[in-house]
Amino acid sequence: MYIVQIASECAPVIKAGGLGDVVYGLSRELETQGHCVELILPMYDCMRYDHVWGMHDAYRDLWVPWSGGTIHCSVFCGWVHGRLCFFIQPHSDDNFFNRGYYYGGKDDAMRFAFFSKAALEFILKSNKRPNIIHCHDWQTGLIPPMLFEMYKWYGMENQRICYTIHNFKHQGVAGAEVLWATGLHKDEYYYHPDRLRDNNHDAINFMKGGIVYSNFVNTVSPHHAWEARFSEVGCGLGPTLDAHQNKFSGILNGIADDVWNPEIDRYIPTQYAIDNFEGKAQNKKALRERLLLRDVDKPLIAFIGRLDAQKGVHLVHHAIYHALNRGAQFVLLGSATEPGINTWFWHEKQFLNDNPDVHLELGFNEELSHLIYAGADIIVVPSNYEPCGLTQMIGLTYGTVPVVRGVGGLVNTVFDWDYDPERSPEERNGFVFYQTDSSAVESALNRALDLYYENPKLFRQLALQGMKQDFSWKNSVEKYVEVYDYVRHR
Ligand SMILES: Nc1ncnc2c1ncn2[C@@H]1O[C@H](COP(=O)(O)OP(=O)(O)O[C@H]2O[C@H](CO)[C@@H](O)[C@H](O)[C@H]2O)[C@@H](O)[C@H]1O
Repeated sequence: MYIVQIASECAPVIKAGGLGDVVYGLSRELETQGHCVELILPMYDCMRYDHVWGMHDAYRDLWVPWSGGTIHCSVFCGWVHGRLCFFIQPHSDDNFFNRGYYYGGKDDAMRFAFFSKAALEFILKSNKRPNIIHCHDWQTGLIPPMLFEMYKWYGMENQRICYTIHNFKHQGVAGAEVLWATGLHKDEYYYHPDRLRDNNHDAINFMKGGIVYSNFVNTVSPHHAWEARFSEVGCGLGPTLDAHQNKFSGILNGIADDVWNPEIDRYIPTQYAIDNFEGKAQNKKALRERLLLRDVDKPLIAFIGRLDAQKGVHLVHHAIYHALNRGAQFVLLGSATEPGINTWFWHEKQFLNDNPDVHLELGFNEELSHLIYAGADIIVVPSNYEPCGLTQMIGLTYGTVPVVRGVGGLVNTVFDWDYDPERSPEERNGFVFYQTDSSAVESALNRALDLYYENPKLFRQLALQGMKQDFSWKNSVEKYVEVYDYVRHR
């Protein structure tokens, strides 16, 4: 099959979080299974150009209809660790992608509506006719409406769309001016509640458009698919998912085994595997050296992730102090976009600065994240909601025991050592808590730390059980291929 992925991220060249990992890992495995995959991405000034090989002009004069005129774009092409990527670079005073950031502009809705339009225009003009266009998250939510209301009539009647939702929190809510800019001109038609009208506001909703118009929609774990329909984590889109339930499902993410693999990871000083697990201790030592933590016989707990409400920041904060109280060390790697949370964690960092058992690294650092996964004993993921969650899966792959809140994809991947009702003891891999108060995370951390202190052999066995589990993309890609096959023939 010929598949074009359109997204706002692809790791490692453009990565703000898990979306980038998934777009890369999914594309790679699809290719491994024999499919032809191309990616279309924005050309940001701040992307990691050092991860693109062979960048060259692919389409010099792409004129994209926009706001009643046209915007001139160049399209560049290069390989990102083997994946063929097309980067769209607009030349206009709007300066859509030359701002030193991926997200966070007041005009993000316009920026990504433009990207979506330009991606379709590029497919049309360069005569690409993929079987499947796979779009991701709100940034590309207008592609399905534009394909089926406009581009279908220009010669793209055979293309089918799969739309994957990685996070319901950000939906792309905007006013009619975006419709007008893209050429979706009939306001009253698109503002209809059965089409793009937001379920709560007098506005259009990109993600709703993606759901309504795509041939198939999924989110990134089976449990979150249920939550999104039946609980508040659907952020208002539950009724829309209900109306389209016949084409909606949850497909669990994988992790790319050429990137997240302690046997070949070039960012860690000592590679290791199940049969030479001792190597992990060398990485713990290296991590301590790098972050100036004291080298003593203590468990090391880590958190890696965006510092925002989704990730349960108050519980992360509590976990730091609880770890210290219990004689453990703590390493945090995270960045906050919200100013209040950012200031809060900078204060904490200063406050804890001289403590030799804790390090807060505030910022984005891909290389360091690998060393933390390899060096830590425990990874804590106390999310408020979590569509899938990659950090627990990466942790498991690196023999780092997850302590997680039982929500979303965490339910599908972490099985409690003491209480899992369905799995045999050999299949269990971590610790799960459910409530959002601090005593809940404390008690799960206590169970993990007690096992570490009182029965190190069993703790090691638990870590090895996690490493044995297969989180590669192979199984999930088979499910995506089933979806692609299904929609192709409709
Ligand atoms: N400061 C930092 N420095 C270096 N690396 C950092 C970092 N902060 C995070 N990362 C990395 O970014 C990725 C984050 O993965 P998550 O599953 O937490 O994704 P996120 O919540 O962004 O995305 C959404 O999409 C993904 C993919 O579908 C879902 O798993 C998830 O539930 C959903 O919220 C991991 O690879 C992690 O190592």
